[in-house]
Amino acid sequence: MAASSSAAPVLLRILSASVSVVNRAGRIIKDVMRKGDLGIIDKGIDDLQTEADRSVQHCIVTSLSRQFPKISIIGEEELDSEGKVLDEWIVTSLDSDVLAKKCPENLASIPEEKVVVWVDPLDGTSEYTQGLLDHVTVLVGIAVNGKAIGGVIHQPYYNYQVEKDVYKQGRTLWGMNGIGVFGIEKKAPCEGKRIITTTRSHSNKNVNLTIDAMKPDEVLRVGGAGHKVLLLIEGRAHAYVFASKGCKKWDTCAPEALLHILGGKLTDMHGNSLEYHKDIQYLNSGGVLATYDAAVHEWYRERVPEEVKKTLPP
Ligand SMILES: Nc1ncnc2c1ncn2[C@@H]1O[C@H](COP(=O)(O)O)[C@@H](O)[C@H]1OP(=O)(O)O
Ligand SMILES: [Mg+2]
Ligand SMILES: [Mg+2]
Ligand SMILES: [Mg+2]
Repeated sequence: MAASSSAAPVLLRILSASVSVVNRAGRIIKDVMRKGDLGIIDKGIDDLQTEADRSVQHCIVTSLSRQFPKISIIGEEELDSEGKVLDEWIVTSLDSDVLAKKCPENLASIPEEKVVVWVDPLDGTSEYTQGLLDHVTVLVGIAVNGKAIGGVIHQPYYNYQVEKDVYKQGRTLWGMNGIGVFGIEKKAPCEGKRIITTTRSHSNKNVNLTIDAMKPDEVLRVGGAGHKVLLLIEGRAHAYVFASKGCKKWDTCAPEALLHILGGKLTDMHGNSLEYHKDIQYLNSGGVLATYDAAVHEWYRERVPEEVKKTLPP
């Protein structure tokens, strides 16, 4: 018998609300694409923002802050608070599958004000503007005491090659320490080959130097931090290697939480764990190194060239 929503621990309710709201976010992303005008703003070098990024951030941040006024929510996009937030974007339903789970003792008593939620409303914006739609994910990461302990990854265009009704496409993965991960099946990557996944739209000399040092048989250059971690979980790549300063805590919080629960490992290029306190620097200045299995992480870390590490102060 599922706990009634009010009796459920607040972390479980935040996770449940996050699952509900990302599904609404996915529909906004599809509606903007279908409208045909993406409302692209150029935020800086290789750093675009579309109407979907803006609208989804309003949807997620407003929905969660209405239900959980004491949590800290940090979203990628800097939006003016007067930005129009449509009533139809406000989601206050809770996902019953999540509420049915038992929250582990050590998390059940965490108070709302200790929770930091990291929101990437649309990860893979560059690929979204170029029509590489299955690279797009919506990321909601949940952190307590600086650690990523849970989160949600929504992939609105998942299975778009098979399912032709765009509003039936998509999947949502969610999970929390001590509960597990749902919505995806962990698969081991092929043996006898080394497949590395990395950026498609933010590459540079050091990114490629580092990958070469790891002697891959194949390099998958795709968009999105969330998308690349999905490739690790589904056994399509052995490691995600991004020896650059480009991504931020909202890119890695949810993917790290789910990958760690499934036995993988995500750190910076020095092997340092990432911290997710609300006042931490947003930039992942040490880069991102993630492997499908924690046991192989050291093999990759020790092959990061010294001259590259010097350019990535943790
Ligand atoms: N140089 C950069 N400037 C802005 N965002 C970046 C940069 N590098 C990476 N990112 C963010 O990290 C994600 C992973 O990088 P990549 O897709 O290149 O592998 C990107 O989708 C982008 O997130 P977002 O699309 O949410 O802005
Ligand atoms: Mg961005
Ligand atoms: Mg991102
Ligand atoms: Mg984004």
